[in-house]
Amino acid sequence: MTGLPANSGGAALPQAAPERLGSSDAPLLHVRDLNVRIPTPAGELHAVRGVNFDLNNGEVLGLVGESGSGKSVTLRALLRLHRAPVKMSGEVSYAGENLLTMPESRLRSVRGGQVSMIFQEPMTALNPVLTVGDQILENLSEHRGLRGRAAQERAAELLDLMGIPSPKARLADYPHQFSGGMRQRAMIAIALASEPRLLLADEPTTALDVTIQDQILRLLLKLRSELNMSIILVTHDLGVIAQTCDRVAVMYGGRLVETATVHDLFRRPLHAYSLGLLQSLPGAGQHRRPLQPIPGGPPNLLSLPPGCPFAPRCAFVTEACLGAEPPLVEVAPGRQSACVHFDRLPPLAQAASVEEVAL
Ligand SMILES: Nc1ncnc2c1ncn2[C@@H]1O[C@H](COP(=O)(O)OP(=O)(O)OP(=O)(O)O)[C@@H](O)[C@H]1O
Repeated sequence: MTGLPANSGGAALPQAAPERLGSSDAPLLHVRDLNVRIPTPAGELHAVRGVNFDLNNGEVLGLVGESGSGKSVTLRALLRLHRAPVKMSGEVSYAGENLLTMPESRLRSVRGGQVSMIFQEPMTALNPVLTVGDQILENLSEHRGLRGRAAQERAAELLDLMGIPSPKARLADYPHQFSGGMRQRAMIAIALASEPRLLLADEPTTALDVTIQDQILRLLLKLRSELNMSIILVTHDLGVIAQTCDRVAVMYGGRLVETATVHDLFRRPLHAYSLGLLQSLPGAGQHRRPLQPIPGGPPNLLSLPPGCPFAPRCAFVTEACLGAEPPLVEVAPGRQSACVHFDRLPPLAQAASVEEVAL
């Protein structure tokens, strides 16, 4: 018997686990001053600029921000997936060991076993010359010690959990015989086969239709509560964050600009950029409001302006925003913001409740 749950079907969404947020246990992941610099023909692109955060056991952290803000580069850096000439620095301490400096052999056993990653683009993770079944079996054997008939049954069960019809038969298929959505789900099945303690998920459900998306998000939450798995979920979809996460880190221009519990962020954002993101949501029901997209585009990471990188697009900008870049500091219990005007931001035009956005 493994700890993986049976298909969650249409059951109510498992609730977030706020009691874990204040846990005195040491964090599972402790990230300090993480930087990623990418050499490009136009100069060095500082894609991740001094990111700090902790992740507790069983916690789901959403990493949200516009395209190009550095979410994927951050996630890949956590597992030291960038190769030279890309430069990574800082500390990524997982269960007390620094993933950025541990020997390659040790890192290999952590990757795919205790820490799994699912990517936006499944073909980067699937091996085209191995059947889907063989790829699941490989993980079951290496990380769970399962072989033979028990492993075959478990592999079919995993595909079934992902909503893939005729799972036993489909184990013999190669990735190219699966549709795009099925490949995405097969990749998630492979990543979950090892029953990781930490799952790094980069837009895992973006390409899927809403029913399958919902099913997979429910499954991830079930795994979180049954296996005490921690998850970092990268997404640009605040609805997915509201539905899934305990805490959220908002990223802009390669830095975290706000961190808060999901409830606090949706109740009252404390960074002008987060406020802009929430105001660009349509809302629902009686709270339906006109879309207010954030004007302008993301900053050029090759030549950032001095001061707050959001200042050129910000409706609340003053002189105080234009000198040094504001640091991310604690502005209320459990809340951090890098906005000079965090305490002067207006409330959302119509309060966005988590429930409303998750609809
Ligand atoms: N291999 C690379 N070479 C050059 N620049 C890169 C490379 N990978 C990422 N970048 C740049 O780093 C910055 C951060 O990219 P990243 O993919 O992390 O953004 P993101 O927030 O995940 O966006 P998206 O939501 O579109 O995936 C962007 O400016 C991107 O163009």
